[in-house]
Amino acid sequence: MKRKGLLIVLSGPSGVGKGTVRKEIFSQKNTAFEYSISMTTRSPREGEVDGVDYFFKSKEDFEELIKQDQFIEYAEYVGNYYGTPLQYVKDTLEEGKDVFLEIEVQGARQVRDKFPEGLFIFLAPPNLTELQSRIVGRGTETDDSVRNRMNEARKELAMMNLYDYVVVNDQIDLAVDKINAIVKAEHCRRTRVEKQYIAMLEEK
Ligand SMILES: Nc1ncnc2c1ncn2[C@@H]1O[C@H](COP(=O)(O)OP(=O)(O)OP(=O)(O)O)[C@@H](O)[C@H]1O
Ligand SMILES: Nc1nc2c(ncn2[C@@H]2O[C@H](COP(=O)(O)O)[C@@H](O)[C@H]2O)c(=O)[nH]1
Repeated sequence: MKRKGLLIVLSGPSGVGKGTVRKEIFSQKNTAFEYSISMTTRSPREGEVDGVDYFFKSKEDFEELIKQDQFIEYAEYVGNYYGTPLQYVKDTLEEGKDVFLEIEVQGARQVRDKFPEGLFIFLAPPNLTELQSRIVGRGTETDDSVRNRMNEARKELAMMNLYDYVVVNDQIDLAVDKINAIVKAEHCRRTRVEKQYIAMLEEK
């Protein structure tokens, strides 16, 4: 039987650096993960491309897709919908490829319920002051949006103990190395467990 791919979920508060870290991972030559592009009702930021950064949808279209059960998870986050397309993720895992999701915390909880065998990594900021200066420094949010995102962040940080691993994003390259090492170690661990199980069956 063909082995399924590993579902890797990177989550954490807005502005912690999930997108930056993910882009760095995907820029590496030897990366074997497939990135699942999310759908959102938020407007594109300058430079964002439909079908690359997100699939940008109207609220009506997104709600229709919810009705049709087309998401593994979706969440309303500071006034917009965000969701992960189900079919792409299922098909890609079935092909034996690892799928990488970069999503906020409510969504990650829903994925945990549906894919408990996934690998859940929480990206944490060194502290809240640094988190705020990263959101502000990115220059994409209004004062209101910064406040909302910081309020969400306080609640999200309280949920990090639900994850398999916590990686502090102090330095981008170190965070990337840690995530790559975690995935490698998880693959080895899962292979070892399978082998032990097969050996046990053969002994019987
Ligand atoms: N380790 C780091 N040190 C300093 N700045 C960083 C670090 N990681 C990311 N940043 C900066 O922080 C800002 C926010 O990063 P990014 O957009 O990747 O966050 P995010 O978690 O993907 O946010 P969102 O969830 O809102 O999409 C960016 O300006 C990025 O350059
Ligand atoms: N639950 C989901 N959250 C998602 C998804 N795609 C992105 N996100 C997260 O939303 C916030 C805001 O993103 P932004 O691009 O407006 O800054 C951030 O934490 C993203 O990681 C998704 O499919 N589902």
